[in-house]
Amino acid sequence: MSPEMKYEPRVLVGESGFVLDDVPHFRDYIPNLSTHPNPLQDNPAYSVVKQFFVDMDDTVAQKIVVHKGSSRGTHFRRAGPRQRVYFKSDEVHACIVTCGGLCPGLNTIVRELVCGLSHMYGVSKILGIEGGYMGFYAHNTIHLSPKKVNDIHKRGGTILGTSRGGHDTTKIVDSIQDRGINQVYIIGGDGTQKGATVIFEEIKRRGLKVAVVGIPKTIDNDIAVIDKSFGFDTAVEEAQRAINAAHVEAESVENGIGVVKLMGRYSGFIAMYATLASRDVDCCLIPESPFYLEGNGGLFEFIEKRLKENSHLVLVVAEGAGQDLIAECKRSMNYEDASGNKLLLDVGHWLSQKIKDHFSRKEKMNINLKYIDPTYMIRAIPSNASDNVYCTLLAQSAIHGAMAGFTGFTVGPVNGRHAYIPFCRITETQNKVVITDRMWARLLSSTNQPSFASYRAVEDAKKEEVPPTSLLDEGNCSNNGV
Ligand SMILES: Nc1ncnc2c1ncn2[C@@H]1O[C@H](COP(=O)(O)OP(=O)(O)OP(=O)(O)O)[C@@H](O)[C@H]1O
Ligand SMILES: O=P(O)(O)OC[C@H]1O[C@](O)(CO)[C@@H](O)[C@@H]1O
Ligand SMILES: [Mg+2]
Repeated sequence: MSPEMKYEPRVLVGESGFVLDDVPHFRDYIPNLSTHPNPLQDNPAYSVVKQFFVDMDDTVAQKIVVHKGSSRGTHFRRAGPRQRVYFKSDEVHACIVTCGGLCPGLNTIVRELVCGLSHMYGVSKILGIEGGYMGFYAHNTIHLSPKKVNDIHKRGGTILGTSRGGHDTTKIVDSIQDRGINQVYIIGGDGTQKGATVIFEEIKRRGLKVAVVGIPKTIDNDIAVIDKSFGFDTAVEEAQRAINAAHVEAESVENGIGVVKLMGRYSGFIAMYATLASRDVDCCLIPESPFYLEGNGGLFEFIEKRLKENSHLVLVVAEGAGQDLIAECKRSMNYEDASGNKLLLDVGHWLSQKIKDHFSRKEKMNINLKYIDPTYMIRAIPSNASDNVYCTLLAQSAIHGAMAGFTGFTVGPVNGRHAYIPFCRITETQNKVVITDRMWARLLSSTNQPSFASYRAVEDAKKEEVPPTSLLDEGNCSNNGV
């Protein structure tokens, strides 16, 4: 791909510091396209809705808490149906692909894309690409219909299968072009959205009228800009079962310790929310908050103190926590998965062993430690009720955007309102727990654990330009409609 073809963000600046971080549209590179009235205007379910169509000028503000007199800041195009569409129903040939790790809700998104395309826009040509990106050129495709996907939301995983690695842009776009596909729905995490960006760039370079739409997926909730990712609520809920088990085990014996490892490669949202929800957790360790074991203010000192006070303790650790400490102890290994993601060292086993060694050798305290690793259990289950509704809105927002001629965008709620966000905004940075933010303070105050951070580290973190932790903190997320 020649560098001049790289997508340049379309940032429009208006009055009073208003900024629209816009998404690409077919009109940008294909002249003289005809448009058609949106078939939804004749749909009995939707035609009764007052102001059903979104005004072309509607935008969603990224920053919801503003000071008097401050500039209006960045906005994204509001998601939703437009009065005129760029495809006739029988012209649409859509395809859906799921990539990366599993996440509760993948099947719900697939279902709602198929049902939304079919019931809202009368589309019947919908292909499922099997086995992730490589499925475009190395696997079979399946025809998807509302009947075929009717109850798939009750199952975990993805009926389409998924994979890591295997992103060959030329082969993928050749396959899209050869099959006559003109709407591509790509469900996946940060890596997948980067892959979607290069697919969009190649499609634009070839001048094809093909909408490339990303639906952000990550159980870790580490996708920037959006309020939260689907499946996250379900994962936090399922994690409660593991924490409860750890608590029951720990409480039933003298000096019982329950250790639970949860997912979270670079961000500790699952661990933080599971801890806050449970109230049985004494200590939560996440990648964003470095900790140490020995000495004053260290983890061992805290464990000993808590055991003396309560005679039991529950510790939740995110899989990406303490990686630097483990690497110091073990010979550092630099293994990667097929997508180039670093393979982590197992902090759960390592920490459990360290705690056991410490108390048997140094403190001569008889502890009884049980280690629970539910990492894959919390992501292999079907999505819960609230995630199902959220997935429906994501799928419908995606469809409305593609029908309206937008492309090269991802969908998601920003301060509770669904928006179209340029790929680059969600791939350029990762969402992380901000340890100088109120949510982490709430956690520290609920567990009463040490912060482990030195005064200097906290002062340095405060100086960093970071957005506040999303989810329920500073925003006013309500997951309300498109
Ligand atoms: N920079 C990139 N350019 C093109 N394709 C990419 C890029 N990064 C990742 N991909 C492709 O995207 C797909 C998914 O990537 P990855 O395995 O990293 O999962 P992910 O989408 O980030 O999801 P998860 O949240 O599970 O990590 C893979 O097929 C991979 O080859
Ligand atoms: O075993 P896999 O499929 O590579 O997935 C593990 C990774 O996927 C994630 O769930 C991200 O989707 C991480 O939390 C975890 O490290
Ligand atoms: Mg990823």
